[in-house]
Amino acid sequence: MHVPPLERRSTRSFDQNASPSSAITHSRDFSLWSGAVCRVWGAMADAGRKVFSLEDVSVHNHSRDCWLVIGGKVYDVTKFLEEHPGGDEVLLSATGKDATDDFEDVGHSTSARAMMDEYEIGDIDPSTIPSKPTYTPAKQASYNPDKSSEFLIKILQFVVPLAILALAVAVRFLTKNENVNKN
Ligand code: HEM
Repeated sequence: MHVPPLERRSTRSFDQNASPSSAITHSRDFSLWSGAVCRVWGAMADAGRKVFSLEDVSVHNHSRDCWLVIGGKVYDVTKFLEEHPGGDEVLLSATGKDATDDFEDVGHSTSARAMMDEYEIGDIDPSTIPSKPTYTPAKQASYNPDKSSEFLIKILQFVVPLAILALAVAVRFLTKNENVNKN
């Protein structure tokens, strides 16, 4: 049986007049819009965030006012000092610097990391953090100009065992002679 085109279209559940290509265009438009909205929202959120220099953060370094820099973010942990399972001393000693390594070295749990959001107050300006000193291993000397000590060691390696051997033979020889004389 021939089905008229209008009837066939009426079975669609979504946008009766839409062709498949227009549906794709709509979904692409939607994703473009939602992406743009997210970007604007993110930019607004970023604009509201405070950026501190390390100098700003460093003054908050005592038990009544304690800020930490961890993973590029600044945390006011004053209220957490007494609750911190690792103790307050360790947190106070991590002030005035980038405490990321100290924090990571402890191997904090995921629940500890989740708690951090509560204390976050802004971002650190990375340009104010002094760069870490890089370790460059000392180059090995390619030759030893003072060969005399090396030569002496080699000689001693031979002489000392030989001297011990000679001593052992001499002792053995002497004790043997003594026994022969006694008999
Ligand atoms: C906002 C920042 C911090 C939060 C929320 C936090 C939270 C916690 C929590 C919940 C624990 C219990 C163990 C765990 O669940 O991992 C813990 C332990 C500990 N934390 Fe922190 N911590 C922070 C920063 C730091 C920093 C900067 C240091 C080091 C300088 C540190 C040193 C320690 C130590 C030594 C322990 C004890 C580990 C043990 O006994 O096994 N914490 N911390």
